[in-house]
Amino acid sequence: MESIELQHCSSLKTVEVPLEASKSESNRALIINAVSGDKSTLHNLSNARDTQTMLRLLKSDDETLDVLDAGTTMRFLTAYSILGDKPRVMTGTERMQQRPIHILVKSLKQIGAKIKYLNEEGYPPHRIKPLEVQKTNQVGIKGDVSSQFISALLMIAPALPQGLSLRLKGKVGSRPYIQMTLDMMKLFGVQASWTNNTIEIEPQEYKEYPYVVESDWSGASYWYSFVALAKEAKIKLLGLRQKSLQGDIAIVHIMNRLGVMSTFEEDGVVLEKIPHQQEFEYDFSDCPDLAQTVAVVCGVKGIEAKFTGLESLKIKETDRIKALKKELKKFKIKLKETEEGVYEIKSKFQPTEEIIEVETYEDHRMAMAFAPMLTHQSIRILDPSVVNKSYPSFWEHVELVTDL
Ligand SMILES: O=C(O)C1=C[C@@H](OP(=O)(O)O)[C@@H](O)[C@H](O)C1
Ligand SMILES: C=C(OP(=O)(O)O)C(=O)O
Repeated sequence: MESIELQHCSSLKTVEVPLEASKSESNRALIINAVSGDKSTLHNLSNARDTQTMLRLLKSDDETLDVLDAGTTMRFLTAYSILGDKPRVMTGTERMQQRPIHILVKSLKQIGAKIKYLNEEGYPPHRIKPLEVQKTNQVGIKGDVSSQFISALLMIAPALPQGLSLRLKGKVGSRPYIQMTLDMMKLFGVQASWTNNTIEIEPQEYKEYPYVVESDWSGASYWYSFVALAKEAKIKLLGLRQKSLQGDIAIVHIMNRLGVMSTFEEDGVVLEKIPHQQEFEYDFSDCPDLAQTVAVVCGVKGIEAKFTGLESLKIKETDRIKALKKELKKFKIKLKETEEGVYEIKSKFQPTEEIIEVETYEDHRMAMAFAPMLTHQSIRILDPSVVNKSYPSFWEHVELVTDL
């Protein structure tokens, strides 16, 4: 298997990192624009594979749409397909065929869509027929598995003959992603109301809007980690705004406690080192994609940490809890579930002269979360091209800050 060796490098160069654009914003803008009949010109779409796949599939006339490993592409296109004029088969990688879709499919069926599983009940691949008659606009949906199901339904709601009244049931995870969906829909001229646990959208038309995608705050989190862990570092991240639609801007406050100060400027944010706390507790329900990054930072710095809200990590690109446990252990960092849903990090990490090999489990965030370890220890990352899913220029940017 291909790998990349990262030489130990404790101090980082003072540079500007351009970042990729957000794949979450890009994929929403693409679906909204497609529902509107391509009224708008979208700017700064992401080079992420997940977005490039969405672009390609939206233009495709093929019956079968293969999303590869892109969760949002799978979920958003599944809902979008009921608005189409021909049947579609949605499929993806082996892992994608293990990631649940039943909650979304159940809701689409309630609305009146005809969907059939082609393999295992509840999982892709599945075949979707265009909606003929809307049976109801009253739909209840569980919120604790993936917010992507909810975003997928919301974006097609204005184009449904009766609109949609979506009642969110139980705990709602990744809530800022739902808010991002509604905020973007509003920019494209669609009104929605979110009262208590019900989101209501009347039938209406999306308007033209020249959307500019912001840089990716999830991608930014790795640079916060680099700065937190390096002996000396000052990095400017370009294209980020203090008022963002992305919930992963939470990294600003998290890292303020873990040793990184953020100063916003007109064209981005400057990261500088500051003292950090010795103990850290955090609920990642709103920002699950930050958990791996923060786990590595706490482990390397020997910060006693307690994490909750990690439920969705098991059904992402890999079982991220399992993967994290296994790889952190190689650095004498222990991630342990002490009571249901509560994970503690205890570290005996000491840098060594050897090169430690990190497996990535087809998960871009495993590669990127462990890369900042190079500030303490030489490492070898297996299958480095996994980063292409969300951040294809990641290794080029690592080269900018280190002497790779
Ligand atoms: O809507 C989105 O753009 C996303 C929502 C989150 O997924 P879940 O809602 O499944 O937690 C997040 O982990 C994913 O990277 C992107
Ligand atoms: C979970 C992720 O993506 P998705 O669910 O869209 O595959 C991610 O990017 O970390």
